[in-house]
Amino acid sequence: MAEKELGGCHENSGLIDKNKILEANEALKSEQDEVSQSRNSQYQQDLKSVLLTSVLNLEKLDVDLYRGTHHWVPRTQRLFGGQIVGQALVAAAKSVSDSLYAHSLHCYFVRAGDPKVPVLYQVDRTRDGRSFTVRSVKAIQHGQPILICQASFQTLQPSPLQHQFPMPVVPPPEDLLTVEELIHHYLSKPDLAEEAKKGLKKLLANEVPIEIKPVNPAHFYRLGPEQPRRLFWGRARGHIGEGNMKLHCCVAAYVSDFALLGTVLLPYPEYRAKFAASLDHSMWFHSTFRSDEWMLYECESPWAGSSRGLVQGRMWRRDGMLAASCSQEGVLRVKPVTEPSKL
Ligand SMILES: CC(C)(COP(=O)(O)OP(=O)(O)OC[C@H]1O[C@@H](n2cnc3c(N)ncnc32)[C@H](O)[C@@H]1OP(=O)(O)O)[C@@H](O)C(=O)NCCC(=O)NCCSC(=O)CC(=O)O
Repeated sequence: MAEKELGGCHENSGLIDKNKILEANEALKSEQDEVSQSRNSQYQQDLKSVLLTSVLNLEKLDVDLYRGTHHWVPRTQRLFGGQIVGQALVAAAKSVSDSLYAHSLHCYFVRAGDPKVPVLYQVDRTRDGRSFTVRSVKAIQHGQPILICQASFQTLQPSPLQHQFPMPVVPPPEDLLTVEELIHHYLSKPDLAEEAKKGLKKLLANEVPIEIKPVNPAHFYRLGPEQPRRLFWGRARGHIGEGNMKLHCCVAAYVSDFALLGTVLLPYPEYRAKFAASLDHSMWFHSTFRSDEWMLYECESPWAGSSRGLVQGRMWRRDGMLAASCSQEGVLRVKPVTEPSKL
């Protein structure tokens, strides 16, 4: 979402050297040390994550019927897909026993969510099995579904079959800048294009409940033609604690839709999104994790065509364990960029 709102910033110098980006990050990091320190001390005050206290804190209206409210609404003025998926998973999880773990979900976004009214979540107890339990959730506004979701839960079971891809090697989050720190840096550039400046200021005003550190800011802000792949460290703002694993999965579902679809645009800096919306979203949860601790989010788009783009994501614990995978297809209609940015 964030990169889309920037208004398709690019420069014509071609690919950017990764080492130069890391060097630039290093310089920026010391520049912004004071800001970071105050942020860290704020974090250490143990502020409860707003995801926990507000976004994912659904109100029970009746048996298997819940109401969710909004925290952050994107500039598109349609509800953030991650919020609807996260809330749907919360609703589903409320109807299964504590001994079950969420292992997957599959959703279609069938209508744009209206930020002016709350969302109702209606849960259907599709099946309770011995190992697996399935729930169907309909998210409803104005009497019509905006999302349909199937979520599956499993008892913990041992397995001799265990493998995963290795985690990509990237700088640790401590060596990188947050999105806000990067934006302050870009805003300090005197020759910044007006359109980009406006986009950046709007981004700063966002109260996104996720903290993000792009591994390569050039990828995050589409500063040149790139392979459709990008990585960032992300975590829920504020403290969640050990809590229960289902809740961390709900938070990860919220985070997973952030900046996923924009990966499709990376090879095309000459275009900006005119209309972009996720069509579907699937997730698989693999191991335990803390969503309020840094996780590496790897996003790649293996295909685009017919005004659609496919994106696959992997969330890694910083110790190298694969925590979750996700997949999404989105509709993307583009228009040529008229004013190149000078970020
Ligand atoms: C995907 C849908 C729009 C599909 O519905 P329809 O098939 O009726 O819509 P559509 O494709 O015909 O039209 C959508 C917009 O594209 C325009 N449009 C249609 N055909 C076009 C064409 N050939 N060329 C250019 N534009 C075209 C329409 O005028 C309209 O714009 P206009 O609307 O301007 O008139 C809808 O199902 C939907 O809104 N689903 C919810 C999606 C969602 O909210 N996902 C979560 C948020 S996204 C998210 O969180 C991730 C992220 O953003 O990164």
